[in-house]
Amino acid sequence: MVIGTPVTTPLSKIVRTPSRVPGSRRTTPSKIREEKILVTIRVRPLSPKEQAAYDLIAWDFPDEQTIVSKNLNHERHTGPYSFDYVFDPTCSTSKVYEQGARDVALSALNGINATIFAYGQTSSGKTFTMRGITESAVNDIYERIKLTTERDFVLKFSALEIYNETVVDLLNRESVSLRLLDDPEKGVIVEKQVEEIVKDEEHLKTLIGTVEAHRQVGETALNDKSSRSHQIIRLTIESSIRENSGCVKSFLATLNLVDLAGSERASQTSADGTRLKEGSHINRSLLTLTNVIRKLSCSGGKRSGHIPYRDSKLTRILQSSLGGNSRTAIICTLSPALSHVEQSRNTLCFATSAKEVTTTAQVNMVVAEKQLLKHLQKEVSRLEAELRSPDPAASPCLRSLLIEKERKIQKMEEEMNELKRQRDLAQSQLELERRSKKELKGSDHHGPSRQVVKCLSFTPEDEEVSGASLSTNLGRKSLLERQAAIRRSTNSTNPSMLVHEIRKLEMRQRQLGDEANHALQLLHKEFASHRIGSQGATETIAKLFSEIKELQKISYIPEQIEIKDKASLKEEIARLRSQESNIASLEQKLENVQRSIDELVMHLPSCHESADSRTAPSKKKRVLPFNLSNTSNIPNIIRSPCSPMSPSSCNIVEGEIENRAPPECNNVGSAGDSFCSQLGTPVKSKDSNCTPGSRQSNSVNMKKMQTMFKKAAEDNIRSIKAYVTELKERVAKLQYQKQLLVCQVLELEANEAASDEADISDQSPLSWHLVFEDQRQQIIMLWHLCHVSLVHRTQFYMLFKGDPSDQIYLEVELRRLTWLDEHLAGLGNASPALLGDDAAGYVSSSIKALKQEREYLAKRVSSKLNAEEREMLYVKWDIPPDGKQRRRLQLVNKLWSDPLNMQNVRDSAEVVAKLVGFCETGEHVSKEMFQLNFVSPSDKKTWIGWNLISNLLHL
Ligand SMILES: Nc1ncnc2c1ncn2[C@@H]1O[C@H](COP(=O)(O)OP(=O)(O)OP(=O)(O)O)[C@@H](O)[C@H]1O
Repeated sequence: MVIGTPVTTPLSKIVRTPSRVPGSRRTTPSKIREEKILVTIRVRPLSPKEQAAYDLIAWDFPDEQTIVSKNLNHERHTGPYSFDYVFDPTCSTSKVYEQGARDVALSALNGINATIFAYGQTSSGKTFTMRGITESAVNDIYERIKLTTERDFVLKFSALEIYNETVVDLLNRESVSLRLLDDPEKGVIVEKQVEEIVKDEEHLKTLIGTVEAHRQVGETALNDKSSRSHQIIRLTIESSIRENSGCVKSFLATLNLVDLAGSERASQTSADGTRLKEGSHINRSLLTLTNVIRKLSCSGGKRSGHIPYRDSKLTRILQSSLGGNSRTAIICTLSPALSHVEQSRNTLCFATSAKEVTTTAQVNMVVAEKQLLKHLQKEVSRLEAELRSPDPAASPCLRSLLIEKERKIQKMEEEMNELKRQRDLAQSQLELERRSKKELKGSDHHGPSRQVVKCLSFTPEDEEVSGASLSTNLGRKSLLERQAAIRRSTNSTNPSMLVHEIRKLEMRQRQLGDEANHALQLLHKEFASHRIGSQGATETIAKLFSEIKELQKISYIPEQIEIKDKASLKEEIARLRSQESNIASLEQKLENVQRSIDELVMHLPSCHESADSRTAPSKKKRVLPFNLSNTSNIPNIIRSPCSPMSPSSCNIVEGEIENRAPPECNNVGSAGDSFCSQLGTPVKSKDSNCTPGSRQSNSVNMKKMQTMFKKAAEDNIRSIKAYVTELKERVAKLQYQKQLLVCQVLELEANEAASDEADISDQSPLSWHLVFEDQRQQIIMLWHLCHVSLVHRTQFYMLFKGDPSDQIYLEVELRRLTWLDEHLAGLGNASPALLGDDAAGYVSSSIKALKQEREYLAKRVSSKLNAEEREMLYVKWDIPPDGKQRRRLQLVNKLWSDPLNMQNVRDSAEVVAKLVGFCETGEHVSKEMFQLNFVSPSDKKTWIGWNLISNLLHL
């Protein structure tokens, strides 16, 4: 029964990547395939010692998959055991390799991790077998590498041994004990293990020889050269498609070749001291391995329950090989001797468990970032060079395509001429025929010879030839032959047949003409499909460039703006505003261009190459073809006059813009120019330098053209976008400058007003006084309308009495009150967002605050004024004696109640000043407080209205 069937699925279907290597990134695994461990049994011949001891062979091999114990000495019968293969003592190691290891070993070349190990009691032939397997695998691998010319391979070699539960680097004997680390990505890794890049097959064999020599070997009773450690040779194989292919994916896998130390019985090995200690370590780790295998086999491939990988270093290191991402082959070696039958039974039990263990092999496909980057850089520079180069040979595909088409057209024209000539000839022959017929005067006419008829008839094959393609060589040949035949048969022809044939010839001529026209149309179409799309975009971009140029002119602004006068400043501001709209329209135009480019791109047939180059270069920081910080470089947005956008670009370059491209590019009629025109129209250029060898298939040419068009368009769009971004930044700066200018204008206005007024006051105190009276009158009225605090009114009124230095205070107060009055008037319609909740309630709160202030002042009437003073005031203010409180309130309510009555104003200020305790000299108040702060912080309650005003004024 065959159980551990090797994976035979094509690698492309297996899929990928569990482990990760530095400098590479993984692709997503799409499929994981499970397979059982390949388990084979190898029985060595009886050793000389065993033979000498007349030991017997205890096993039979009924077939290639079965082993069964012989019923010798009536011992317990064992078996039969079935495995993938059972190799009897006569089998060579190469057969063991072919059947039991080859497939697994070579998996590593295709990105699948592989492990081959030998398990068995001491002296059973593990090392003997593994040496042979390793040698065969190395030969096979290199043979395969030689045959796989399309891929590049990199092999790395490392080796370790686990001796007395210590991990030792066999490539670096100085390392004492290496630590095992758990890596979330890579699984268990050996810290600081040396890995050497293999130069060639010989180097690899040398390395293997070196580690064999370094391995711990000792003599035991059963084996002169008994391996005292588990040895793991690891070959890491990375392969990628050769550089030029553009493929950046690599296979990455490891091949582990494991030669375990053998289980041994101290009684049999007669071990003591060091050997005994070694033996116990070996046995313990092998026991763990057995447990792991048993548990894995019991779980039926499902990794449920605890698997004691961590119980030994061997099982930790082999973890992925025993139940993870690996194809695994175990060769269990047996001594055939009857004396070792129990040990052999144990080995067969182990093998039986092992064949139930399932691993999950995957193809490890990695994308090497370095390789990817290198490839992309190469591709980018190639495309850039292709776009920039003025050398006609830089675009061989396009030119060869054009030349080929031209040649075909020429050929068809020649054929048409030839046909015309033939027709004329046939007509003249017909004429001759008629004349000779007349001469015969009605004598018997002879029909055309069969030969002529045959020659003038179009066979179906001819029709096929003529209609099948643009190449009409064969059709033309047959016509020439017919023409010759006509000439040969001039003596006896049937005129009606000739006429018929001439008609046919004419029809064919027309057909060829149509074909020629069709070919021309196709050619035009082919280019037009690109030209129209790209030209449209190009023209749009060119238009955009000229607009940018215009904008550049108008958006010029000096670093320092010179302020000459108010008018020039205002002009400056207006100009800045107009630039804003220019920028907005430029952005809009850019969007349009982007759309048309996108449309162009959409209409191009898909092309992997272009798709790759489209996505990939995004990683690469592209150097813009102009310096954003320097507006003088704007014209260099256009990359090259020879780019595929060039019909328009060339014009711009020629007409307006000095290009940074090499000077020969700008030469009218140069190769680059010719290239431009070839792209624009399918002209019959005679000066093409294209070599015949540079011709490629049309589809490739078209792809290249598409890639070039698209790339050039994208580059230009990118450049424009970057430039517009820069313009936006500049506009933002200009906005800032504009704000500054506005401030300066205001300041200028204020200064002008101040100087005017100063002039007035200087020159005419009377005029200032009139202005003062007028402003004060306005202020008083506004206080009244805005329900401003009485104390504030009083303070202000008493402080500013018409001194020229009061002018600014009056100005500010008037502006604030005017603003407030205007906003309060429109309060009902004002949006809450503008005024806020506080502002919305301002009127009512101001009225309320004013009422509270009057109550406060009323209270102070008793405390601040004596009875006599109060009585005088009541009389003066016409307050009837109705009661104390009412009279006080009545008095206070009359204060500041009539803004038009200056007497009332004066008297009110006098009374409030008395009540709050300040005098006209401004004892408790300074003028400065009226400049910005109307509120005394210590008296917030009283000044609540002005707090609100202040807040409103700051909105
Ligand atoms: N198939 C075989 N044909 C001929 N000789 C063999 C074969 N297998 C093993 N031998 C011989 O048997 C002896 C023991 O083999 P080997 O050292 O490979 O055993 P081992 O299992 O590695 O032992 P240990 O576990 O002690 O290292 C060696 O002398 C080897 O040459």
